[in-house]
Amino acid sequence: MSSNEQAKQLVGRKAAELVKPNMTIGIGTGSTVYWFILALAEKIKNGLNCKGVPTSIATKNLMQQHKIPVSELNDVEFIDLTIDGADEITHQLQLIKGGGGALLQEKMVAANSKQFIIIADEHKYVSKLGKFPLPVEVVPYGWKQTKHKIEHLGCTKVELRERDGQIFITDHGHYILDCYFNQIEDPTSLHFQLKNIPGLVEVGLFLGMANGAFISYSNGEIRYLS
Ligand SMILES: O=C[C@H](O)[C@H](O)[C@H](O)COP(=O)(O)O
Repeated sequence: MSSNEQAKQLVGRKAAELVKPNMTIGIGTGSTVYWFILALAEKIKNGLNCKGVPTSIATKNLMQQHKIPVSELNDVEFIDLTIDGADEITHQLQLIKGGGGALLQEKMVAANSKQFIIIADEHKYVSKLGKFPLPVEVVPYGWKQTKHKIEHLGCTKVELRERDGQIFITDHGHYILDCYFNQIEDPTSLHFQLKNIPGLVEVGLFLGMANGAFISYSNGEIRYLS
């Protein structure tokens, strides 16, 4: 296993320590959360009682595979704690998410959680957001017009996401536009402007949502940001 993968595993295990009996847990998506799912499955196997609300079909499948009880957002009153990864995170806990295309459901689950904690390796920790292209989820109808409107907000490039030569379709039937800003000087203002575009469903900027973050380093160290 590479040292980066070990860093992801460490932080996934660390997050599983936060799960207490009878909690409802929001479960994020991606290669870092994968390790959290394994650690949580181990705790459940050893007798812990809890249930999880998945943030994607991929996560739901993994949960079922590892015998973690699944609930849907509509079936719970609230979520005690959500653990999720990020593509970029700043010291102010501003995030870019959606590299895996799950941003819409991830944001809805996070918004209904009492606590939202991020797990990430050191490569995700940045001083300013924007080097990672910002994922934006859009309605397929008229997506080219939506793309033009985003380009007017100062992007150097906007790309329709594809996978294996086909347009990538999200779990909710939408497209993803990856927006290259290079550096996002004012994430709050950009978020507001993007959310005003008709046809745009959700933005991969998560601002003022995370309560804390575990950042893991390849030397085995874990730092907590809050
Ligand atoms: O849509 C995907 C999510 O926002 C992921 O949490 C994010 O892309 C980070 O994933 P990973 O842990 O695989 O880098």
